[in-house]
Amino acid sequence: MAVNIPTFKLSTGLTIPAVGYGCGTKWYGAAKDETGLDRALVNSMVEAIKLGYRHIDGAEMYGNEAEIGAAIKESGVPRDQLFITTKLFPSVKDPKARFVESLKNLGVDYIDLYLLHCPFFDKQSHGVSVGEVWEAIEALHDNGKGPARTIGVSNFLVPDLEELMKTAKITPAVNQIEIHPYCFDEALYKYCNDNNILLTAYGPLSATVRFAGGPLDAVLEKIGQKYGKTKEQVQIKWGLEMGWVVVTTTQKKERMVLYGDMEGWNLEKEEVEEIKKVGLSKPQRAFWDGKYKFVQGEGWKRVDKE
Ligand SMILES: NC(=O)C1=CN([C@@H]2O[C@H](COP(=O)(O)OP(=O)(O)OC[C@H]3O[C@@H](n4cnc5c(N)ncnc54)[C@H](O)[C@@H]3O)[C@@H](O)[C@H]2O)C=CC1
Ligand SMILES: O=CCc1c[nH]c2ccccc12
Repeated sequence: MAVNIPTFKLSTGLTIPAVGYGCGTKWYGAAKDETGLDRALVNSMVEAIKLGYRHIDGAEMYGNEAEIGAAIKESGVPRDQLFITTKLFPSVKDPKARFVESLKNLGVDYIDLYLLHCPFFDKQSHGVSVGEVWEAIEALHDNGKGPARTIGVSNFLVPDLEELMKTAKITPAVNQIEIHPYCFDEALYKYCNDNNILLTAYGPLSATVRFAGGPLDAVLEKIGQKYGKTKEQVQIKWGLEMGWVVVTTTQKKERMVLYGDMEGWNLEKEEVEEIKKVGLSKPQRAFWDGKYKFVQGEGWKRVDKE
């Protein structure tokens, strides 16, 4: 294998590869060819799987579950060696029907990790509550016997998790949220650690690919030079050392190789802390515009709930 990717354990006992191949952002809404597929994505995913990536991060919302299905088949790698995540579009009244549709699109009979994509809906405005949707997702998990092998959430802050836990029978095993050094939520980190919820970082390279020119550039460059790694590799490694899974997106083979080169080197504890400290000096996030804001002295808050 060209890549070396560590694995983490989920509260369900399943093993999750700690670097995942993302099918959102650059692939979201891309054009389809005459066969109805985004061929560039299928080819890219097959390349990633052949290099050794085993964790694919998809979502109903990205409109490309069929591409994931095609890539699984074309890769020739057995289904049970892959870890497939997909996400339920948030405010739907019949999650089971949507789940069955996702299985069909993906051409699989179970999902390793099924996430509720976001908490930005409620009974009053959308006719269904987060608690009701979560109950339907719990039924798909069926205490580990169902086709949703692990269930979790995405884009939940601490108050969202606390609200969910008032009615939930099952604690989400995962919370996938934007995390990079400029978007670090200490309270969420603590809550998830205390409750055995594994964090997954999306947008992990944002410090350099979206917010270049900030105070982290020099720090990441310095640390990267010490280990002979790029600033982006250092960001992924930082996430892994903080203890969260990282999902990243790329079409370029050389970047797939770099971002999967995650064994045999480690950051010093002081370097992990330095990245965190410098990142915290300039809080900013890239996704879900208008949903969150940073309040000095308090941290990240939902804006849409005010
Ligand atoms: N649950 C959610 O609400 C969300 C989930 N996601 C998931 O997370 C995955 C990863 O998120 P991203 O923000 O795409 O991750 P990311 O932070 O790794 O950014 C990837 C982007 O940076 C570019 N890039 C990578 N290396 C670069 C380099 N060396 N120089 C310049 N540009 C570079 C890539 O071409 C790509 O456009 C998505 O594909 C999706 O699966 C993403 C956003 C929201
Ligand atoms: O899962 C990701 C949802 C999302 C939120 N903002 C954007 C922007 C571009 C692609 C995907 C997303």
